[in-house]
Amino acid sequence: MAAESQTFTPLTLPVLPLDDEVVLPGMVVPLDLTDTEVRAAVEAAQADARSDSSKPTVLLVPRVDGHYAGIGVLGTVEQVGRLSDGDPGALIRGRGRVRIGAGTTGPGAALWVEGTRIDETVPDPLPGQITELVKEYKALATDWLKKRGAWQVVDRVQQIDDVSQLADNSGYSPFLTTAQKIELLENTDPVARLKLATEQLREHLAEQDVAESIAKDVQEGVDKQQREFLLRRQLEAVRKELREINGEAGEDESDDYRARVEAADLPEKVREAALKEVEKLERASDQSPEGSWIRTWLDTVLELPWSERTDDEYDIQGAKAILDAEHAGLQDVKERITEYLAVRKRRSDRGLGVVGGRRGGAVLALVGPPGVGKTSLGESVAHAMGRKFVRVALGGVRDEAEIRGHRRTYVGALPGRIVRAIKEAGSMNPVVLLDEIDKVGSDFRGDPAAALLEVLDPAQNHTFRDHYLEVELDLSDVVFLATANVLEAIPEALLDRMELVRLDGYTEDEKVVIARDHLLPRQLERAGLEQDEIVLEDSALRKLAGEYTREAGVRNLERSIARLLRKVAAQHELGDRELPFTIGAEQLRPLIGRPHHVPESAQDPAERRTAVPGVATGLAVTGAGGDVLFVEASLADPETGASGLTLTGQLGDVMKESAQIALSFLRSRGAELELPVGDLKDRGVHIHFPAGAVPKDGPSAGITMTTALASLLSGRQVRTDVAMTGEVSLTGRVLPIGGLKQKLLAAHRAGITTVVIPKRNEADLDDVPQEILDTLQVHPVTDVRQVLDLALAPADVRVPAAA
Ligand SMILES: Nc1ncnc2c1ncn2[C@@H]1O[C@H](COP(=O)(O)OP(=O)(O)OP(=O)(O)O)[C@@H](O)[C@H]1O
Repeated sequence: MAAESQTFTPLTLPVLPLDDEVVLPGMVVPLDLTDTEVRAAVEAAQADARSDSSKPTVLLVPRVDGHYAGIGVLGTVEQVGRLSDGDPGALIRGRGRVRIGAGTTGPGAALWVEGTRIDETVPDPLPGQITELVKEYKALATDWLKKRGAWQVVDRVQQIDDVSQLADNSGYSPFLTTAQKIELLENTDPVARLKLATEQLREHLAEQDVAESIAKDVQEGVDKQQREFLLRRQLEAVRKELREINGEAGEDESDDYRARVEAADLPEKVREAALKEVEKLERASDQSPEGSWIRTWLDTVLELPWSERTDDEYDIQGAKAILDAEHAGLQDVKERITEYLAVRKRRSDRGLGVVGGRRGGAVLALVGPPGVGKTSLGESVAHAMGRKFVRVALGGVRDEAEIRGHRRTYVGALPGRIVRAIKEAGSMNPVVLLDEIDKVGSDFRGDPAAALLEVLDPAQNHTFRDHYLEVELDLSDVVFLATANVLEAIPEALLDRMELVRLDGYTEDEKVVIARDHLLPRQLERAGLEQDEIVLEDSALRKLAGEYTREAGVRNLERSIARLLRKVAAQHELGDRELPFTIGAEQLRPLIGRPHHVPESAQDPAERRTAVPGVATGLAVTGAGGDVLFVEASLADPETGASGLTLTGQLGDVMKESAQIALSFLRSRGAELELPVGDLKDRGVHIHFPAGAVPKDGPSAGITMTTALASLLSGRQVRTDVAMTGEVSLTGRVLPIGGLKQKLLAAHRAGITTVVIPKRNEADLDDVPQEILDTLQVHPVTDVRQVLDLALAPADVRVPAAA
């Protein structure tokens, strides 16, 4: 490269205006000759060139908004021909900077100007600074070009050593604006120009970096999803291989779960929670315990009938017909249930909430002894409403988690019984029977009753949260029913939410009807017998109910029938019995042996419990319904026996106090009754209730204990056919008791004919079936004196005591 400065002769050149374009020295550009100004300039140059046989030369001048730049570039027309689009064009090479002078004239239609070449030499050798600048520019340019994959251009740039040329090479940069290029053009100092080009390039690269990193961020988001998708596919493939190696067939589970969750009709929140678990599952290995927990949880969630709902059949007539068809008797109970359904229907028709609840009405609680049909009535309610039925057994539940589930962190965690019930029902609006709600207890594991309260509370139960499930479950459409044997054992708070329906037990007549119409047909079918192959006469049914079983309900009766039918079926199979066969009362004994319960009155008088003075017959209500119970009293030997009052037979506190009262009454008032009360002062008294294993409580045995003691003191027997119930006060008044109907039913079962009851319970007799009242002499009394008059046999009546 020439180092010395040159002097140039003035030039006269046709101007070729460039709109929105800049050509720098060293660049070769094609120009379109259809543009009149371009064509005029080129033609003028050609005309001029012919005169001196040199290459046609033009002056390339950028023009912005009609204004020309002060410096142009000398361009030689290298070739004239066709452009790639077929239009006529000229290839022009930029040669060097020309300072534009005054306008002048020349051939053709072009504008002619005078100009002077500008000296662009640089010192040689280059000072160190400039060498550095060259290196830097080349590095940046290379960087940029490589990014664009322009490898050939990289080589070219690397080969340029001329500072001026290197700077002008920037003219090709597509990222420079026209103004920036004009700046390069007008900068006549090559070093300054290279600096400018370097800066422009650096700036662009920095901008590009930012843009790239933004683009990268965006891309990364997309990539992550794609990557995850690909990884998942790979994982799936690996799992499949593994399963094939292990000989396990089947679809990929986790994939299956995702599809199942997506396909299931879940509430939005539940779906979100489930998808989260699916993601965890996808990450967990097949064998990990976590994986198996998640699968169990997902199964539970997917099996719940989130959007299943049965349509209510609110035809009250039909409902009543179903209740009647499925249960004999129980008129008042069925009436109560019908009322309950009718109110529910009316409120639901009017879009109203419920008394104490949103939709359903209070919880109906069926209270009564075992086997009276509480559970099967619950089932009938479900039938009548056209809903699914599930039973939740609560007997013995002491752990809150039984109701509300275990937290999932527990090994072997399970959802609670309520969630399991909904799953079993397969609909969100079943009838759920909470069986034996009186048998829930509480201990250190929390209070199940409190959890039940939440389940039953209409203000809370639409967002019931099971610890295991962790997502909310709407229980507001569930109809809850409850059963209990003993009213008193139901936790108070629960009792508050319940509407009680009592089932006290059946009379013998009712049992015969139930057995004939319901139990027998069912048992015949179970024994594989045709309905007419065995006929059980009413007399046989009555004997079964009265002497083979003694219960408030019909459970044992049903068992006895089953036993009887099995016997006959077996005999028939062995060829010992022709069918059809009719069973009367007298056939029972040969088939199923002797009866277990003989009424006291049917016993040998000497073997009757009350054959000795000091034994009285009371009436009580236990978890099994009404029952007769005997009270025995004895006096200790004044010399050797214990003193004071001894009580045995698992008595509760109330009953113990009741015994104290009986004793105190006799001590203070006994003399008025002509009883030898002196014995009570000197000798210890023992009162025992046989069947010592059964816990007993309550004040209603007060008059029975008094009678037993009076019998003992007077030596008069208590009449065998008399039973009694009533609380006694210190002054000898007879106070009212509960469970009269059950007690009278029990008295009737036991063959008692005379019953002494508190006068204030007289109104309860309305509940007692007439057929029972017909067999009993009921004496309402107000005072113990009346009791003793009725119960104690005359002094001269003596049954010899059993040996
Ligand atoms: N009135 C009735 N009519 C027809 N069948 C009855 C009647 N009462 C009871 N049963 C039948 O007696 C059997 C026992 O009744 P169920 O099991 O419903 O008693 P429960 O009162 O629920 O006893 P538990 O308190 O022990 O659960 C059932 O098969 C039931 O169908």
